[in-house]
Amino acid sequence: MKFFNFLTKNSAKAYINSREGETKLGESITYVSSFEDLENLSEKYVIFGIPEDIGVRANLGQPGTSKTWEPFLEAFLNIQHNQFNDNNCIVLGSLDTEALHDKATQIKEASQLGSLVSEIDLMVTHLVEKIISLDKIPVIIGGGHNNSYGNIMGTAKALDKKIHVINIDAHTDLRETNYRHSGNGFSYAKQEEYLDRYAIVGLHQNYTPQYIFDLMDNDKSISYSLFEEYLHLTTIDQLIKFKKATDFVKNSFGFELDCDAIQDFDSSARTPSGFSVNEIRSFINLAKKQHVHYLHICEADASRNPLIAKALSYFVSDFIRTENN
Ligand SMILES: N=CN[C@@H](CCC(=O)O)C(=O)O
Repeated sequence: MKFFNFLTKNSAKAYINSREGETKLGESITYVSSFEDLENLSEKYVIFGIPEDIGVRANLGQPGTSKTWEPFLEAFLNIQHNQFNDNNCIVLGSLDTEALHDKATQIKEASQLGSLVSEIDLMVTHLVEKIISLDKIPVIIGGGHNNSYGNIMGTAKALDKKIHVINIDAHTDLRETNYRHSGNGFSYAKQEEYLDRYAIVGLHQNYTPQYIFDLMDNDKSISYSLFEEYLHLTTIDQLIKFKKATDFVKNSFGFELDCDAIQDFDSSARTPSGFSVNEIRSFINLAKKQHVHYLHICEADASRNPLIAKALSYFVSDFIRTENN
């Protein structure tokens, strides 16, 4: 496949600050230079980036999600390799979206970006299908939430069945299927019958149109909890509520985390009211005890504030950490 930029041991060095007597995760993990190389490796998690914001722009959102992969690498590869962080992941690299971004700059009308988003969908689907077929778990750093569609389609194809998904998000992304963008990934996945049960956690009352509430209230395969219901709960009670969502998706699901759900977090639809970084970490630690097909963290813009990439790095390291570490 020519659409991918592999991260090699050599290119990773640019992101790592070496210290004598210490080993950073980026210095100890395995790198590959082809998809075939993945086949012989025992690492469970395969991390890759989707540096694009075409889907967000097509949805009239704030661009910047294309600039998250490299800051993420800087944060993640510098984690200490120690008794808590072992070598159970491969950092694969990122989709090559440069040509698509070049094309996108020529387009003025948001709706005309849909065909480019569909091209990204195919790339994401192919990659996720490949990784899951190798019995590994993709960890995907977005990018816009349009990529939920490729994740779900790729997983469903690999498993040869429609899948359940849990989504921590301020929005449902169940907008109309008029053209592809970041606000309708789940609508397309439902329409194409790749998505079975869908649980949204922490939906914001203020940013969901009535037609979507009506749609959800009439569909038994969709459940949602409002962020407003979590506002005054203790962490334990929040986790109990979150567990009800994982039960709804039969404790076997694709796991979507839209950073629009996190308070004061640079993202395409930044919010002053939302979950804290530590609450998200608790949700991840509960979710990982279930059967998770993939983790997708999206909509963050890590280009301006180093804390954003560091938060993403906490999320990923929590998710991939071996249980008894
Ligand atoms: N993935 C994000 N989707 C949101 C974006 C909201 C916004 O940009 O304000 C949505 O379509 O509702």
